[in-house]
Amino acid sequence: MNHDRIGKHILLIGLMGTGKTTVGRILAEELKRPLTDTDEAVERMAKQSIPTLFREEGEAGFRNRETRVLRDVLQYSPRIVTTGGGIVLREENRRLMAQAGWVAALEASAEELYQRLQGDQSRPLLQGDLRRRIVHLKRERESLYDFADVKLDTTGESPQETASRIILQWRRLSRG
Ligand SMILES: Nc1ncnc2c1ncn2[C@@H]1O[C@H](COP(=O)(O)OP(=O)(O)O)[C@@H](O)[C@H]1O
Ligand SMILES: O=C(O)C1=C[C@@H](OP(=O)(O)O)[C@@H](O)[C@H](O)C1
Ligand SMILES: [Mg+2]
Repeated sequence: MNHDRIGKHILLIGLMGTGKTTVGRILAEELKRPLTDTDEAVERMAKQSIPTLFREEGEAGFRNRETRVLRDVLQYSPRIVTTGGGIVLREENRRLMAQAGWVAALEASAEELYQRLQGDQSRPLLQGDLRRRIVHLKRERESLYDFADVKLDTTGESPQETASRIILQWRRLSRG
């Protein structure tokens, strides 16, 4: 493990519904660190919701904004950074994150993701047959999360349990 990373950001990556945003809020509170969710930052800067951005600028427009926000946030003081599931699609983003801190990838079974995301209207890339979309995205993207320093399967866990496990791993590393 590269100990240069310990004093830097803690980043959460993973497919939609793995719990990045929810777990990140708990981490920020418990570790007393500032929090940035890249999706929320994009929405704030654009003054538009993600579904509206996808409709008006397409996925490409959203991805450009996402990279800009990521670059900016990594310049700030060490914080918790929670990301959108597709941030790993760009090699540039993966490189930026790997250099900027300690990266934890959250995972969950397809069935669990289905249960968590049922009825969700805020994620444009999940519209249509939800089960098929999840299976497709899992297959297409799974290997892009491999650069993470740790992977945590959150299936059957509560957000609090996942956050506690992350903190445990983080503290173990901090002690060297
Ligand atoms: N172990 C868990 N960790 C995180 N979220 C969970 C967990 N179990 C259930 N959830 C629920 O899953 C949903 C999606 O979580 P969210 O944080 O928005 O995911 P992401 O940001 O990765 O897309 C939320 O309703 C959250 O409460
Ligand atoms: O996986 C993706 O491509 C996306 C994930 C979403 O974030 P969450 O992973 O927080 O749901 C959001 O960035 C956008 O809808 C696109
Ligand atoms: Mg999120």
